[in-house]
Amino acid sequence: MQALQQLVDRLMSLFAVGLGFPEDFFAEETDVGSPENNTMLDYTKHHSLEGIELGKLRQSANRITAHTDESLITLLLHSPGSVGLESAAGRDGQAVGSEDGHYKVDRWEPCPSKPGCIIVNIGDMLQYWSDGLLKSNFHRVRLPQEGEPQAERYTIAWFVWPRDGAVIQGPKKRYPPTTMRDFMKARASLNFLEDPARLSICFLLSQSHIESHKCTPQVQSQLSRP
Ligand SMILES: O=C(O)CCC(=O)C(=O)O
Ligand SMILES: [Fe+2]
Repeated sequence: MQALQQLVDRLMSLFAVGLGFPEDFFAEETDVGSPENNTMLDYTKHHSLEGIELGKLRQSANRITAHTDESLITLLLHSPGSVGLESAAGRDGQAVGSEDGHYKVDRWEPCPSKPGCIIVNIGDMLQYWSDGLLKSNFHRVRLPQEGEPQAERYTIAWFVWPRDGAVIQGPKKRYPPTTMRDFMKARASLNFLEDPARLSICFLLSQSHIESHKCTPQVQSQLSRP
């Protein structure tokens, strides 16, 4: 876990420099040693679909429906052979309110997991903090198709969040300053659901085929060990 945090520190310092902030700008905001820290480890098991007849659902239903992450960035680690993660372009200005609160994705790109690789998503808070320059990308996990592995799929997601008191505003001040909590309140209504008719199916699948465990306190105690 220390290694993950080192990677986060490196990535965030590169983003800081690229945006025109001091190199250590995000270091205090994302310090997992701080009691105000909100970074979270999320372990998810997608149950095996072997022997389950899903028919046409394979084409349309998802293991995780399309969304953007609220985080600054998210690091995704997958079990070998995981399939289904797909990404789409981010939504411009979404974090401060889109035209109608919805967004239609018309092209999904597969993001196959490769041995030894970590996938990094940009989240809504970094989009806001970068004046909309870095776009939080939509992503989803679709069901495995025929011929793809139907076995369990495991994901470890390291959601990097700023600390409680962080004031979020980009270097160009394109959006007004906000706190993490106010940002989350404003954002709550914005994550979209691709297709309401499909949603109930996705939801049922999610409920019965996913176990998720979030563990902030454990992570923090792990990290504070010498
Ligand atoms: O399981 C995955 O690959 C994606 C997980 C994800 O998007 C999330 O937990 O927010
Ligand atoms: Fe996500």
